[in-house]
Amino acid sequence: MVEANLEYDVVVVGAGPTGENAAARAVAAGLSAVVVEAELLGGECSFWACMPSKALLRSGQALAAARRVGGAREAVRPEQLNTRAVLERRDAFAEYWEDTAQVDWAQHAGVEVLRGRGRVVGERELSVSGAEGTTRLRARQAVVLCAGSVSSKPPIPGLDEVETWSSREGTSAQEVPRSLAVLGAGVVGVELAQAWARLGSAVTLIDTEARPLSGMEEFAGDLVAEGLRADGVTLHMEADLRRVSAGDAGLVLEFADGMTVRPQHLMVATGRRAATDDLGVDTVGLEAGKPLQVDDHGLVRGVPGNWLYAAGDVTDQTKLTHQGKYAARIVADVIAARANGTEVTDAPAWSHYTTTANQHAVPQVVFSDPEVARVGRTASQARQEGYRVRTVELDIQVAGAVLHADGYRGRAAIVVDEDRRVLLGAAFVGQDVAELVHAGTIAVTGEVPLDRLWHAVPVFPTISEVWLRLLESYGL
Ligand SMILES: Cc1cc2nc3c(=O)[nH]c(=O)nc-3n(C[C@H](O)[C@H](O)[C@H](O)COP(=O)(O)OP(=O)(O)OC[C@H]3O[C@@H](n4cnc5c(N)ncnc54)[C@H](O)[C@@H]3O)c2cc1C
Ligand SMILES: NC(=O)c1ccc[n+]([C@@H]2O[C@H](COP(=O)([O-])OP(=O)(O)OC[C@H]3O[C@@H](n4cnc5c(N)ncnc54)[C@H](O)[C@@H]3O)[C@@H](O)[C@H]2O)c1
Repeated sequence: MVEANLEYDVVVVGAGPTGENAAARAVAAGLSAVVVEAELLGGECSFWACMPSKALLRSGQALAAARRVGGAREAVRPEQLNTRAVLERRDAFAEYWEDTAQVDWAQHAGVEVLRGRGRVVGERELSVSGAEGTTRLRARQAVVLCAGSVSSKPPIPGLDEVETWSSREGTSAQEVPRSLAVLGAGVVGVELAQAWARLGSAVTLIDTEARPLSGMEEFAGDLVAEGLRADGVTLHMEADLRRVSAGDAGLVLEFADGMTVRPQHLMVATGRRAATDDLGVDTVGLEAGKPLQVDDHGLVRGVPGNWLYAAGDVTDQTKLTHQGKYAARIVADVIAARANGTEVTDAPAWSHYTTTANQHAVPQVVFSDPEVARVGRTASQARQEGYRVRTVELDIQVAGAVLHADGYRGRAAIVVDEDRRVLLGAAFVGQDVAELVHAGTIAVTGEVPLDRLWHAVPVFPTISEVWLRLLESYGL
């Protein structure tokens, strides 16, 4: 049992994937560390985001994959998902919303756990209010804020007055809604629209943009839209939702073009914002409610003294579990180095003390069907940043793909920095392309020259042969 007025080398606020990793790595480096958690150890990712959403999607993907292969197709009887079994499998992956296993893990890793809501109250000082009162914590070396993010709602008339789903309900619902409107066709909206549609819900996916996944390559949005429509999802793009109100058996959504949608539930998936409203950052001169700006070492900008760090969704960096964990590892290494008297301020890009990949080589997979797997910059991002780029884009039509699924449809692209002849980005869309992206991540991170990449021979007959086609089309 942790008692009042305690001192640790490192105090971590938030035990999502990011906070857990920061604390465990600090302990592995010989420091003492405590994680403060207001809800469940494992955070959003384990209980209401990555894990349950992927579990909801996976059974439908397996079924669709079997249907696309002659011989297997005929063996799939009945052709519908078993809803109860899918939801039970999801419940198991969400650990029945209990964090016992994560608490055991923390204890084995030597990380202390303190339940309660942590707030910064001054330099290296925190207060934690929990069920058993208030605890004051002091960090000898550093405080790491890993408080994550919360879903945000756009200012649409009526939206605050009705009951809506966020991704929490969208990942944990125990019944399939008769009908579901999903506001926002970003990653959350696309994945959960498809998951619930495949479980039998009548889904309408709504976005202000022209296609889903608007920040990604256009062909990604187009192919994903095709996949969603094939599953019966109604897409309402370039939509202007003017008003939301309660109806007889659900909600009424009124659009500027005169369209009305009456879903049983509405899930708002229009983005997430850093959870800094109630974190006490204003006590050290920062603005509450804003993402924490961090430098390449994870140090929070604007706070002197090299003691306040942040990583993950609470920062101004990419909101992805793997990137948050990466930043956490680096933050812990920086804190351990500074504790040992090693200064890291001048550590170069790609050093152990620098989160360089967060700027140059972020991989992401949208676990829809088709999947989108991409890394690094899109062509337009690269151009905006001043690179002289050339892109190659083609359909995935290799032996490995057509063996994988009858009538395989997919597309791939690379973005080449013409001055250095290295990859700035790569993107793949199609069934089962998720595992292709790590090759791209290695090529982008390693800045592997195209002339050397030419010697990385893809196995025949795998989908990876698309790499060869891309390089040939580039002119090698
Ligand atoms: C539906 C959905 C699906 C997703 N799928 C993926 C995916 O497949 N892959 C992927 O990479 N990313 C995915 N993401 C994004 C991913 O969930 C986040 O990037 C990740 O959870 C961030 O980890 P984190 O540790 O920074 O924050 P979180 O996981 O949000 O954890 C923060 C923790 O801090 C705690 N906390 C907050 N404030 C305090 C406080 N004051 N005191 C104590 N504790 C506090 C919270 O209770 C929480 O447990 C998904 C997101 C959503 C919404
Ligand atoms: N597989 C994954 O990697 C994964 C899965 C889910 C979430 N995530 C992460 O979670 C974060 C949040 O995802 P998200 O999908 O909520 O946010 P997002 O920013 O990716 O997408 C939000 C979408 O909502 C739309 N939108 C905004 N206002 C709107 C309005 N008034 N009406 C209609 N549409 C509107 C935007 O155009 C956009 O398409 C992302 O940063 C993502 O990286 C990752």
